Amino acid sequence: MTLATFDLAAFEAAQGEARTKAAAELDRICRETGFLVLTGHGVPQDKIDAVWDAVARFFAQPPEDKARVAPPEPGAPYGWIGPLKEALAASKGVKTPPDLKESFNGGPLHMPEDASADAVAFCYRPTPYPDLDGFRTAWDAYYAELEALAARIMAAFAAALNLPEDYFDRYIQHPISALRALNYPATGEVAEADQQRAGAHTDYGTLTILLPQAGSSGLQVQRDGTWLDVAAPDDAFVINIGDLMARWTNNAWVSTLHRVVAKPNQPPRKSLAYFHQPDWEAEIRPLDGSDDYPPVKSGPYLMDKFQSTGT
Ligand SMILES: O=C(O)CCC(=O)C(=O)O
Ligand SMILES: [Fe+2]
Repeated sequence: MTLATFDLAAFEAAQGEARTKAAAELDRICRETGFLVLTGHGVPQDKIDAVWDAVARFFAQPPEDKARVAPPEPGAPYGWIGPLKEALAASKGVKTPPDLKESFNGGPLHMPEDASADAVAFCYRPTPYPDLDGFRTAWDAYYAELEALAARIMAAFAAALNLPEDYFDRYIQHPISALRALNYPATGEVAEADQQRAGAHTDYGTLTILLPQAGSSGLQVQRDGTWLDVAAPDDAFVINIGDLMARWTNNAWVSTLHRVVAKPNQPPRKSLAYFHQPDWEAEIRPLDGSDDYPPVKSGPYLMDKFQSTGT
């Protein structure tokens, strides 16, 4: 399927009626598919190139070198999570063989001084950076760019929801977003039934900024029970709504089921996924004032979801 495109820079430059129209179009996309292609993002190409180079060098290492930056204990969120260690479908209560991917994960670049003990014990754990030339610089630079981009998207989301454009600011002073580099090794002759590169899931947070490797395939979204291929766009990100945003909008916006499908004899594939998540303490309750969902605290909500997928 071809995803709708939203030009963020054009929206930000638009005034009056044109701005209202662009916001309404964004609202329509978020209601219908919850997935879009984002252009006009402004993330410099040299920072994107540098992080791709860094993660390619990381994944090319032998497993024993990658294991030096494995999470210090099961359930800790950051570092190298090797192949067959996670089954994303488990977050939906579906039991499948583990996902074929490996990942490297990093957390927030700064910790607020008043971070609570439970936040420190989960999302503010230090990222165990690999000891590779320039890795940390490239990783952190990309993370910082995407944190700023996510705040711009949240302002556009506020406009789309007919809220003041700074509405979400108070919830994202210290977002606890995670950046995940994914590597899907080449697949073999036969695929095990129900085993995917990344099993069917929805994302947990507000929005995900995904950068699939150029020219790669395999990302699929489910529409009316059918899996549809999403191509990797050129010079653009794929954005999708997560569960917390769906909950915030009382399901007016959709957090769409997606996966990375495994088929026999696929070449390797990489992607970068930035999972945007409001401040640990942020309380999310439906914007329409209904009590259809009880309030949830962003941090513990994320932690529960994350810890449901370990194998
Ligand atoms: O690698 C991809 O293209 C998507 C990965 C994904 O959906 C996820 O990690 O949440
Ligand atoms: Fe996802």
